[in-house]
Amino acid sequence: MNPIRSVKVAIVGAGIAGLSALKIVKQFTDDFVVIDQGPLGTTSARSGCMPSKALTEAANVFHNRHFLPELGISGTRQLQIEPKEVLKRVRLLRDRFIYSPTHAVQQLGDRFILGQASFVTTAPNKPLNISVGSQQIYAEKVIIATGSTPIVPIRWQRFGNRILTSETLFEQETLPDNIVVVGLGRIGLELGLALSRLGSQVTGIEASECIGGISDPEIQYWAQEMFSTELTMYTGKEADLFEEADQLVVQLTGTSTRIEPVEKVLVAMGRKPALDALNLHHIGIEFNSQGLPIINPDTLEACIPNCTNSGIYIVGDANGQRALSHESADEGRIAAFHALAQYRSHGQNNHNAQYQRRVPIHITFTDPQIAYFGLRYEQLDLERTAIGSADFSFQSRALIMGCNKGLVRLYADRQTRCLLGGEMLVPRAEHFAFELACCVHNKMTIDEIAHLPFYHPTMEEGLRTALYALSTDLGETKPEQFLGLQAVFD
Ligand SMILES: Cc1cc2nc3c(=O)[nH]c(=O)nc-3n(C[C@H](O)[C@H](O)[C@H](O)COP(=O)(O)OP(=O)(O)OC[C@H]3O[C@@H](n4cnc5c(N)ncnc54)[C@H](O)[C@@H]3O)c2cc1C
Ligand SMILES: NC(=O)c1ccc[n+]([C@@H]2O[C@H](COP(=O)([O-])OP(=O)(O)OC[C@H]3O[C@@H](n4cnc5c(N)ncnc54)[C@H](O)[C@@H]3O)[C@@H](O)[C@H]2O)c1
Repeated sequence: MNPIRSVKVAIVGAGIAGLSALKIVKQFTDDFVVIDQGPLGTTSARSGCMPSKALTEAANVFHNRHFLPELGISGTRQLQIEPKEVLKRVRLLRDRFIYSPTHAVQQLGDRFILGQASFVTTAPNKPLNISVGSQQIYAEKVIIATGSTPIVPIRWQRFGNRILTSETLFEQETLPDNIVVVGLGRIGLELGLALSRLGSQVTGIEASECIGGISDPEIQYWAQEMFSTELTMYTGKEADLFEEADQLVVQLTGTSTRIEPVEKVLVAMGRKPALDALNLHHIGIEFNSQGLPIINPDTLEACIPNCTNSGIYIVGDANGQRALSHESADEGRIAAFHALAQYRSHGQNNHNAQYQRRVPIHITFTDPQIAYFGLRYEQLDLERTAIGSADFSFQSRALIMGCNKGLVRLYADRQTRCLLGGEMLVPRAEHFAFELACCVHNKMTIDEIAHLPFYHPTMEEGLRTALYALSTDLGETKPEQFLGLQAVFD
């Protein structure tokens, strides 16, 4: 292998963002390299989206045994969970999901380089210089897609394998009898609730007053009420760890509350962009006060002082902005499109929908699920916004299915009556959030949405209840008539 190579594009990181960039780059040129330090297969498939959902699935199916006697199904007391088998299936599925992204990279031949990339100081207007082991790559454009890593306080690392993160949890042979989850954001809440349903005694500690990234105070209240029945929950408290007589102890800082002895701690305190190894200071990339690289939001090109076009694009979790799979994939596409501007034909303009941002959507796979789409509560101008809620405790289809709990809150502009967004904690939120995000994408008014065909009996009828509530908040005295539909059971 030639130790010095020059290419048009180097993609650093073969996760969702890097592979999605690769698809676009390949359309324009063969003159590229992909560099990844391994393991291959993407975080999403290896230790993120997919294994977490596989664990959650087993937990929720097992949990449903509590509902079966109500349906006249007996014998549920004999049902047992086998954590070893659950984890085996999680890993089996994981291996299946990592196959295709791994294969996509391996088939690149010598255009794939296995190793850790870092930048070498480059003179202005010269190709960017990246070193990987003994190789030097000179690239006109670089797409950085190195993902993120879990934040674990350094002083906790001495507790060894008693400290778990999402990177190590799925590698366990069995599940702990008791576990403390530090951080009840998306990862902590999804995994903490799953572990509780799989038989572990779970204590969750959250530094802020909010769990699951929910910003609507009513949904937040319901979430804490509901989930605290499944795990012992402390909010507004930070955790500290220490050892006493070989036992791990967790203390809530500023209080005398101790949890002991603790078998394992799942650290879910957030993730930070994996940029340290890249030596970005060698090329002068600017960082903001939160330590995140400053990038052009439209092109995702990194900013370097006194340099109009750095030629470096930072995408996916690596830029610390929208750490989600579909956003990472979009960012890979957008960056590659702009990086290769000089090779594009005139027909491919910047307005191609493929290279635009989508309506924001987020789903947390708890039970019930948490979701938000469009504008979130914390982003609203409350003076100009109407809010409509629907309580799913009495939603007819949800009652039949034994999952009648939760709340939907929808937000609409008072002047235009357009749906702006919403937050929810309801069964099937993964579907509702998508359906309603489509309405926001199409700039639909609540009247237009109410005229869509709501089938009976479906849970979507619960959304119609929230639309009625919205129109009441907008001052209509007979919302059913105004919206042209008559609810029968909801
Ligand atoms: C437990 C968990 C659950 C999640 N659930 C969801 C979910 O349900 N839905 C959702 O949308 N998102 C979810 N996410 C987030 C989602 O997984 C990430 O946003 C997404 O995987 C990020 O993709 P990426 O391409 O940016 O990074 P990655 O897939 O992490 O890819 C980065 C690649 O860069 C390589 N790399 C790093 N540094 C270097 C270097 N210096 N040199 C060479 N190579 C390097 C790594 O080896 C890796 O292959 C979850 C995340 C976690 C952790
Ligand atoms: N379903 C999904 O789409 C999904 C699921 C999991 C993760 N993700 C993605 O992964 C990213 C990372 O998830 P995450 O849950 O690690 O981050 P997060 O930012 O969602 O949550 C981290 C939580 O830890 C808390 N925390 C920080 N320090 C603490 C301390 N000392 N003691 C107690 N609590 C502390 C924070 O207040 C925060 O609520 C998310 O931003 C999300 O984009 C998505």
